[in-house]
Amino acid sequence: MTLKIAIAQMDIALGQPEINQVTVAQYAQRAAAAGVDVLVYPEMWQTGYALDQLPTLADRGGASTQQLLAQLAKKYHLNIVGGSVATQQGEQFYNTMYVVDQMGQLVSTYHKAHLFGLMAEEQYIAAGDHKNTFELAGVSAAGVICYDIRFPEWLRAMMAEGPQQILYVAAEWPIQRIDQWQILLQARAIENQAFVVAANRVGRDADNQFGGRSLVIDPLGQIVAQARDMDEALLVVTIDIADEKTVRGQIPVFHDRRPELYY
Ligand SMILES: O=C(O)CCC(=O)C(=O)O
Repeated sequence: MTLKIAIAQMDIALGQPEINQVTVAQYAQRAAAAGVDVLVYPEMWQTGYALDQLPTLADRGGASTQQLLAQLAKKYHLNIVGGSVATQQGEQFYNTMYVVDQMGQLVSTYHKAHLFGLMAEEQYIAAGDHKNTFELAGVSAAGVICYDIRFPEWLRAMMAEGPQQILYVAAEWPIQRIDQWQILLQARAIENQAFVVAANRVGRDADNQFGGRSLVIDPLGQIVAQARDMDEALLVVTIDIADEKTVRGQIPVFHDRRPELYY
């Protein structure tokens, strides 16, 4: 089974959701023109890391984000991994990923579990504590956000539930650690014997230059497609999900795990 995937390696206007909504819609239009099945957006695409403005900028209940993603999904017949946006749920703010299918149905909601102290994220945002596994375009998958990829045990807990065939990642990853980004993602692909589809933003805010280098990696850790560092891009690639079954058949790591030893 093949799947045509696109990553929106976009710039994000800090604290300006109206501008970013237009950008997101433009990427959806381009992905549709390319005949894409699944489109993936980066982390915090509505606002960037405008954390001190969350009381005015965060999407209450995530309603407007869900509505926009559903509209784009239906209009362009796209399954969408909606990166993440700042949401307000009751009194708390979260860094939230929504996934919608091409009918516009909400498939999954995930709040980032590991908050990034270097950007003071935990001072503004509450951590999620639920896994994020779902089926999209007929393929079992998991989704995580940025710093989460440094916690292989968290990803493994999700990937072992299926095991899942694709790991989607949404990020705002700075350029100075962009080689770590790539190595971590290749390791997550190899150890979970899954495709990794990872969207990173470009552009800058007051503190960071973001690196791009969005990646699609196969279950052997080989790079199938890579966007350039620092430049905006729509990265489009077709993957063959059958590849992943072949890899799992050769080295049965999910079968050979000894979870009773680990904790
Ligand atoms: O782990 C890193 O180096 C970057 C993480 C990050 O920027 C984030 O979680 O927003």
